[in-house]
Amino acid sequence: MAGLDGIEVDGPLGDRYEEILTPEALGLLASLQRALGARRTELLEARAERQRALSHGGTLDFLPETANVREDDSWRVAAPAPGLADRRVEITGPTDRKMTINALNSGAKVWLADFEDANTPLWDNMVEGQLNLRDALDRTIDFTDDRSGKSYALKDDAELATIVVRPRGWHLEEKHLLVDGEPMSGSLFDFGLYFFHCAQRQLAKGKGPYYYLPKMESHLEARLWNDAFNLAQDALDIPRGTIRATVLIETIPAAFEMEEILHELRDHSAGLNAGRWDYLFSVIKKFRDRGADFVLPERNSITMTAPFMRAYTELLVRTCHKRGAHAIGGMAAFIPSRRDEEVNRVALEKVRADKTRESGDGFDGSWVAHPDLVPVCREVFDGVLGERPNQLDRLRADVRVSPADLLDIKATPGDITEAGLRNNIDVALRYLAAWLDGSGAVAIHDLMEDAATAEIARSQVWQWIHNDISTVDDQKITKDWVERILDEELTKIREELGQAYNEPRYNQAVILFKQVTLADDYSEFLTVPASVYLGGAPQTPGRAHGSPRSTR
Ligand SMILES: CC(=O)SCCNC(=O)CCNC(=O)[C@H](O)C(C)(C)COP(=O)(O)OP(=O)(O)OC[C@H]1O[C@@H](n2cnc3c(N)ncnc32)[C@H](O)[C@@H]1OP(=O)(O)O
Ligand SMILES: O=CC(=O)O
Ligand SMILES: [Mg+2]
Repeated sequence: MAGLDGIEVDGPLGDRYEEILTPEALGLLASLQRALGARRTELLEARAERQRALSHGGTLDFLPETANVREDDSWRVAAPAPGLADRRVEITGPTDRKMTINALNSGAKVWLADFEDANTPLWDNMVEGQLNLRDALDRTIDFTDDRSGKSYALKDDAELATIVVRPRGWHLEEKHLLVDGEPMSGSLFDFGLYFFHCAQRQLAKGKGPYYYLPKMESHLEARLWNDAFNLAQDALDIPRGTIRATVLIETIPAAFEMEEILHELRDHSAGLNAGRWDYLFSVIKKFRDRGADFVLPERNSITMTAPFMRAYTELLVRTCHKRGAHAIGGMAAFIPSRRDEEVNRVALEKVRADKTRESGDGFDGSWVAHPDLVPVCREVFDGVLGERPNQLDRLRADVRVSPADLLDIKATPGDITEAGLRNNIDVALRYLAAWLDGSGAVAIHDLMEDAATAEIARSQVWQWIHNDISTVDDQKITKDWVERILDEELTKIREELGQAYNEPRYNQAVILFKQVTLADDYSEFLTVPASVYLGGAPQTPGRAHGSPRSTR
């Protein structure tokens, strides 16, 4: 393992950080970055190249060069690993101390411990999240809420959810850890630290180091992950094939490479997940400058029964089950309330309907955002699975999905209204202010909002402005009109929040909002320009899609 030469921690060292940032752990991170960092940059450049082709009228299709992988019926992914055979309910959420305990105790089979959509990548969030995961495995985690006086402790191990960690996507860097003078990949930082500290701990408990892999756009990106797994397993003398990873199919290019992605990761694969929110974001992003035929209705009116969403989710189940892999459903955004009975009733009803559709379609389990949704998801999947851990035997050979079905954006029912435009602006502002303040997942108007849902909100505004789109009552969506609404919505938020209005955060949110909706150059990811406000050196925006950078 490499020494500490060329490795520099460029962030403050809080309480106990040295327990995570040990020389040996940093050595593993540097090995990963040195071996794989250049390929990561090349793959981000390949994303940019594909975008250029799409922007110039190109399309997406199943790849001719990998037809042999799709046509070969003989291969299967690895058998489910311990703790991952039955995944009927998975809870997702950030890795702060209280939520770590609450999620593990929630009764869900799996906890997706999130360093991604539900997380602001503040240095403290990243390192303390790793500490919390390690403390949870050591059972040394506890928490007392200073305000309520409530104390939190883990239940018995047998009752706890299996931990599956979601590292950041390939586009993000960890600017606080420099390897040979360059910020390292955020994905490899999150993956490597959890692997270094927790792989053996998980194995000692009869489980293993498990991951969710976000925002991939090609099977070559999956190959890069597979190489990271092999490198890390070899470095720690852990047998290859011990790691398991579930890939989120949450970009439209990845929907055309699902079999190839499973194939690349087959010895480490734990299936695919239908990440519906980033998928919608990706559809908007990839076809953002292709005119009205590629414009979706307003965010809150798009449902999972839209033809292109059904095509994608049905193909996902079929692809997974053909290869012996789990198909995991996504997240309904409705959040229950312990204070408002009606909000709670609606949330439970909506989530029940969502999980009923997914379990009926053949998914083996699904996601919930909140502990109070665990029982309804479990009940619905119990009804379909009974005593069986999954329904991998439901092959869905009846499903036939063509490229045209995956791209049938035009057939999506719904409108664009002034209310929809206002909602996108209001939610983007509130979310940005929360994210900048360190909370990557928040409830806004009784819906779960995170990085993926906020990306949809701001990308729709960008797309509508830049494609001369009008509302149903013929009001053209212009920069001027968006700026006027922005001022009006901000005033409403200020009045509503009163003392709680965080002036500096909202000022930053407004600057960012304008940057990612009004500027003619579309920002590939909201979180890249936003990271400028998180302290440390900014990530060079071009790096989010692979452009070379001159200086750090
Ligand atoms: C597109 C995607 O990627 S989806 C996946 C990413 N998004 C997420 O993971 C969202 C996860 N969910 C959340 O973060 C939260 O549920 C929110 C922000 C939406 C709502 O949180 P709150 O407003 O705090 O909800 P609420 O007040 O009802 O919480 C009640 C209790 O449940 C806990 N809780 C709520 N959600 C979670 C969760 N996901 N994990 C663990 N505990 C949770 C709260 O901490 C609180 O605990 P307490 O009673 O001990 O204080
Ligand atoms: O990560 C999940 C999504 O829906 O996005
Ligand atoms: Mg996502």
